[in-house]
Amino acid sequence: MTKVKLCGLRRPCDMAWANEFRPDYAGFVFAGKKRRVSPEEALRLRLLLDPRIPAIGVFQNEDPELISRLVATGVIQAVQLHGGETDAYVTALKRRVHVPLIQAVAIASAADVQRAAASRADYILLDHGTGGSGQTFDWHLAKQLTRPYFLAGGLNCQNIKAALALQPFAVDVSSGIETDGVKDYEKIRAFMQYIHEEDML
Ligand SMILES: O=C(O)c1ccccc1NCC(=O)[C@H](O)[C@H](O)COP(=O)(O)O
Repeated sequence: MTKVKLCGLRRPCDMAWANEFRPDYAGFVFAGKKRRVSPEEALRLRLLLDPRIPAIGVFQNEDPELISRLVATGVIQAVQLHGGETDAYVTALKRRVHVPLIQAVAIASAADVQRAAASRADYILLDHGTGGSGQTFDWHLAKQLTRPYFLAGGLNCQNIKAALALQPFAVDVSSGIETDGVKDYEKIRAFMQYIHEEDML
């Protein structure tokens, strides 16, 4: 079964909807501007989220001290690095936090896919660019990969069927389940339904 990450959740109602539709992961973004949550907001959200749903913290070249604190206090259960972090950063963070590390790589060429394949993180995530852009990349490039990956970037109800045909380890969606910049109950419901229907086939 393909796993699902709903990313960029930032309101109490988003937690209620996640609890209802039960994605495999919920994403809290500690980067950028649009969907950013503070550590304090994330703690409040985590307390509303079903404990069985791991929260993934999304960061861009963040101070490892903050990441470490969010892990230690139980706010997040996995870390997504979305800022082109170096191998040295990934290795040092792995020594410090003992939760799964996911490294996002912007895919524009076969060389990018090779870079993703060589990542020292526990998982890789293929995305269009800086994250949360709502744009897809050329998925044909992913076909060379033998390593399991999260597929991200511009997923929505229109393209999820084709995305699942690539057999990624997980799909990651944010913009595609939003209307006017906030999560949309009906779009989440429809997206999750497509996933469950495809998994039944
Ligand atoms: O969402 C953001 O604003 C963001 C900012 C900086 C780094 C990462 C960010 N988001 C990551 C994600 O939401 C997902 O991992 C992924 O990029 C999905 O994005 P979308 O294309 O919007 O579905």
